[in-house]
Amino acid sequence: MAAAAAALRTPARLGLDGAAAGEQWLRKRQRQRGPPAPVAVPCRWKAAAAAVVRCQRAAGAAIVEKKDASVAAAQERGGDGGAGPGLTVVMKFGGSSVASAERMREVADLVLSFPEERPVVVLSAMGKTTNKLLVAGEKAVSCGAANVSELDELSFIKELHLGTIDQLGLDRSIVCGLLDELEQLLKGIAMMKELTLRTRDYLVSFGECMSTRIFAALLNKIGVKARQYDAFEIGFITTDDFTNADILEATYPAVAKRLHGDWINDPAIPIVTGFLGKGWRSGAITTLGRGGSDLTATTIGKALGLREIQVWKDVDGVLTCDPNIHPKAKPVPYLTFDEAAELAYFGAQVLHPQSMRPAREGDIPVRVKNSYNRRAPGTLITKARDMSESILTSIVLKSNITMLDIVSTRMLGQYGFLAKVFSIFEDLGISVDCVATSEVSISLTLDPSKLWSCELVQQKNELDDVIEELEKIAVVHLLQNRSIISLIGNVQRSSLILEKAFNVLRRNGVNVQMISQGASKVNISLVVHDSEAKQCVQALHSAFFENGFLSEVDKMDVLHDDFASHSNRTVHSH
Ligand SMILES: Nc1ncnc2c1ncn2[C@@H]1O[C@H](COP(=O)(O)OP(=O)(O)O)[C@@H](O)[C@H]1O
Ligand SMILES: N[C@@H](CC(=O)OP(=O)(O)O)C(=O)O
Repeated sequence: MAAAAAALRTPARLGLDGAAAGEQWLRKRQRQRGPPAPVAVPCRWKAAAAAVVRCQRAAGAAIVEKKDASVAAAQERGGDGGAGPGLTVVMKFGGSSVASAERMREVADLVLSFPEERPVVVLSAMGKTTNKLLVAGEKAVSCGAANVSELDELSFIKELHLGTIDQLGLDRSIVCGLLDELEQLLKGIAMMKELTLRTRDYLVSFGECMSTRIFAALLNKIGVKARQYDAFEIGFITTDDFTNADILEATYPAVAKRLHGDWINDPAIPIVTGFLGKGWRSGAITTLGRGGSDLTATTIGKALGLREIQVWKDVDGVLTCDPNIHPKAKPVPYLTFDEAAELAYFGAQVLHPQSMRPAREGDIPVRVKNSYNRRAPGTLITKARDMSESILTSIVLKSNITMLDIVSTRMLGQYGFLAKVFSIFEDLGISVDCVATSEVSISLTLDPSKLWSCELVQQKNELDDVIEELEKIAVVHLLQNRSIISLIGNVQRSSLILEKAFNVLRRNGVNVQMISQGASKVNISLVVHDSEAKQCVQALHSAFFENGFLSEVDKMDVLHDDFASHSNRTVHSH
């Protein structure tokens, strides 16, 4: 431990003087004002001060004893609930947060502006690297091995990463090996004229492997000890569902053991690749589905029993709707895990659909923040929140949905019919989003993200199989180009939400083709035609969030309560 502390006190560039100055300043400041506040640290000492604070804590100087059982349990797993010498928070930065050298510097500064924290950092690939890798892979299938080196996407990826390294004054060798391996892989794809899902995952893994190496090197260069980890090497064990793998339970103890063990032996900020895992049967690299770094972060949060999970994005938190659909979208200050999960599942790109699960299981708050606007309060997601005033929280749009109307030919009884329909989907491994049933018919929508992997094997074939099977027991209508508009909110107030929503839709001449209210009690879904969907979301947003409707409802509620208590009194007096 003493050796580790010494290593932290003599950072590469700041040297002993910088660290000593930082320590002196920190002591003086603590005498004057108590514990350090993030924004008040003078720039030139910030790194040194942060290193010193970490060093002091690593040496056990700032351990606060807590006898609370949950904290003790968390410590056992490696975290400390903010009390002991372990790691305290996860900070996940998405691709847009680390898109360039300037952004990497900014994020390093942001991490160090919380000297009271001992973070695990999770990073996505830089900018649009994942998309570029996928396009490079698709092109490699048909471009011929000799032409791989000339692929625009490969040149872009090389320039982005090497350029970033040069601008940050780092050593190119940190990614050269990976870039060579990437080119070899693309040549392999070109030779085989085939891009399997398994290869696809190996291909996209280069993005996170490079961004984390660059960021760890940057922190080490500015004098803050950091250690890079590939998630697939430290216990992220998943199913072998390439491109959409699920985290397996064994991941939690394995990751806790590795990250906590390393931290205790030799404290250094862990910088972990988001999005990636290792298939438990195949041993090959897997990915957790697009946007999967959020899930990496919440998994680490639960594994280590950390105090908080922070996901830093390019927006001021979870917004009332997608800002690309409606620029007047505004931040939602509080959400429950259920609301956030529903929102993500029904298409809000801001969070990975599965990412709330570990946070909910570990009861660890998730904070969604803006790395471009640190002062914005963001969104705090917790197990429960005060719903008394809540009506509608957010509107989510999922487009390009396929809807099936299935009407029984009455060959089977009602129970048999429903069971048969769902067993067909189960057999074909296709997941269903929304369902509405009557005695002899079912309308349902299919989840396009689950069909994502089918793009390569032609989505159409898969649907043809479904229809062929269903037609043995029903008349089937396939309706494509539909959208699900999900109204996430307090479904205890569903009559109010539906009344308002249908008024708006009627005024806009929109015909709703299906309605479904989830058992989770936070979501009402409406299916409309794709061509009307965007305009519907805008109209609904303006009705619910922009015209004082919610505060009007509050007033109406007061009147209603007054009326109810008055009529109760009247009844009693009779
Ligand atoms: N309801 C919503 N709230 C916030 N952002 C949303 C919402 N719906 C869609 N988005 C989009 O999600 C983006 C952030 O998610 P993502 O790109 O995955 O972030 P990152 O890559 O930084 O993790 C925003 O830039 C915004 O365009
Ligand atoms: N890089 C991966 C994983 C990820 O989570 O990215 P982001 O955090 O930028 O959404 C993707 O693009 O899907």
